[in-house]
Amino acid sequence: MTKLIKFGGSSLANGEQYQKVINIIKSDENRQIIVLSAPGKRFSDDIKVTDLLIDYATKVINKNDYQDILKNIIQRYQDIADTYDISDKEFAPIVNIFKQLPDKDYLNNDYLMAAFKAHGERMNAKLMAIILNHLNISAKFVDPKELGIVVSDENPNAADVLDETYENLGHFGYGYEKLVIPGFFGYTKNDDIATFARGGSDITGSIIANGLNIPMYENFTDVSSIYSANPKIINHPVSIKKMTYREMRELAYAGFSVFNDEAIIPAIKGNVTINVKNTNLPDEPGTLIVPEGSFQPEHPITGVSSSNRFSALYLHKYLLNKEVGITLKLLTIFQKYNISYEHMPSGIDDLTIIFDKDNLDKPTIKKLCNDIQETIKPDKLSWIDDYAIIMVVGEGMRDSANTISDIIEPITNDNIPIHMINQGASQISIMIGTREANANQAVKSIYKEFFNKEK
Ligand SMILES: Nc1ncnc2c1ncn2[C@@H]1O[C@H](COP(=O)(O)OP(=O)(O)O)[C@@H](O)[C@H]1O
Ligand SMILES: N[C@@H](CC(=O)OP(=O)(O)O)C(=O)O
Repeated sequence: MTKLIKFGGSSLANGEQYQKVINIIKSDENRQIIVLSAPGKRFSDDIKVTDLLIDYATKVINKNDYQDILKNIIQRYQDIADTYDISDKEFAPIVNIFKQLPDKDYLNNDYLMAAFKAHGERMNAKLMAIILNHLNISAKFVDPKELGIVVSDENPNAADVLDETYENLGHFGYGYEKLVIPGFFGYTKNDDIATFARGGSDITGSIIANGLNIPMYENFTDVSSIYSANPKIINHPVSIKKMTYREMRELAYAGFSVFNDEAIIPAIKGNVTINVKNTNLPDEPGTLIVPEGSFQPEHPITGVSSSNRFSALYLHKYLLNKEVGITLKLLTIFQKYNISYEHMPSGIDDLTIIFDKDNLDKPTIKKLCNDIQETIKPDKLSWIDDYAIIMVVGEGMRDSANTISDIIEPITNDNIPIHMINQGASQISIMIGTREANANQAVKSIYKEFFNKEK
């Protein structure tokens, strides 16, 4: 049974990590389809190649000197190539492609940025194919163009996959050699490179597993499993052995960065089992992400996550509930600025609109607030810049009447102000709004209540 394996940046950060990846590839002949990220951090203060490329692109856009950053980027790949005694002749195309990036034509600076970023994965996959062949493992670099990964063109740095991709993949034929594919990007209908949002190599893995009908997607990272809480917040959290797609999606949405939340959707549609595994300890079983109803949950909640990437607009107006068309007016304003909102909990005279901070800048926030003030004329309007969302998620939650009180009580006992509670929209999660400064403590309090560990 053919498997698709994806390695994240931490698994490909240097020659030593590359060797672990190669050992994993060699250890199971079914591991034929290989999707790679760009080299990530070698140590905690290091800079990911994707971020170096963003710096390179920014310098090109601003017409600043980019020679140092370019040297730095090439050196990351050179260090890996040197571990395997790759000749200068074989390595030269990688150097040239990086050097020539500023000379290409781009539709605009957003497309330039996307193309520069994508070359982190593109050159990494090229280098891996060279190294595998050097080690007598027959391998071929395959560009997303060849596979027919077609993406939307509205936002070239946060593109969406188009349906025709799956048809194209259905026609893609391959033999016995390993295919080494760069993650994170595709091509628009106009043949321009566009990337997924950050962390999007996971999405490429899911799309290809779905399109090539591969039932097992092994996602290799730097932790031995998905834990019930972020290990940076809780020491030695409980490992999740099995979880459902929708649990993963909700937890990934709010902070479980180990697997991209958008990457779940192609896997669901293709009924692909995802196995998150550790490149450093590949024999450990890791976490399986599977369809609903296929197993009994171990705990009443599966995980608790938190994310600080939100902002909120609070507005108060008497008789808001009676005002016909108010939501339409708000949505029209959002559309004017090309903004989507994440959540909109409301009361009789109050409304909070929660946004993803990454999609907003200061001038847009100002214009948005002015327009809302003028159009809606609220009695009070305020902007909360440091909004955090806590997600408590578990298929087991539906069966227990006490879960909501068990979640809220420890937070209130710790005097953490709660700005919003949303239960019911999803039967398997409770969403809690709080301020950024209180988010980690809220996670600790809830985790302690359910998993009886440290606070
Ligand atoms: N609940 C969680 N379980 C495991 N890891 C988590 C969790 N929440 C956040 N993480 C973080 O996700 C990291 C791995 O994801 P990522 O940075 O995308 O890795 P990669 O370099 O493999 O793409 C871990 O090192 C860990 O710090
Ligand atoms: N390299 C890209 C895409 C990606 O998915 O990376 P990683 O697998 O290292 O999270 C990024 O940093 O966003």
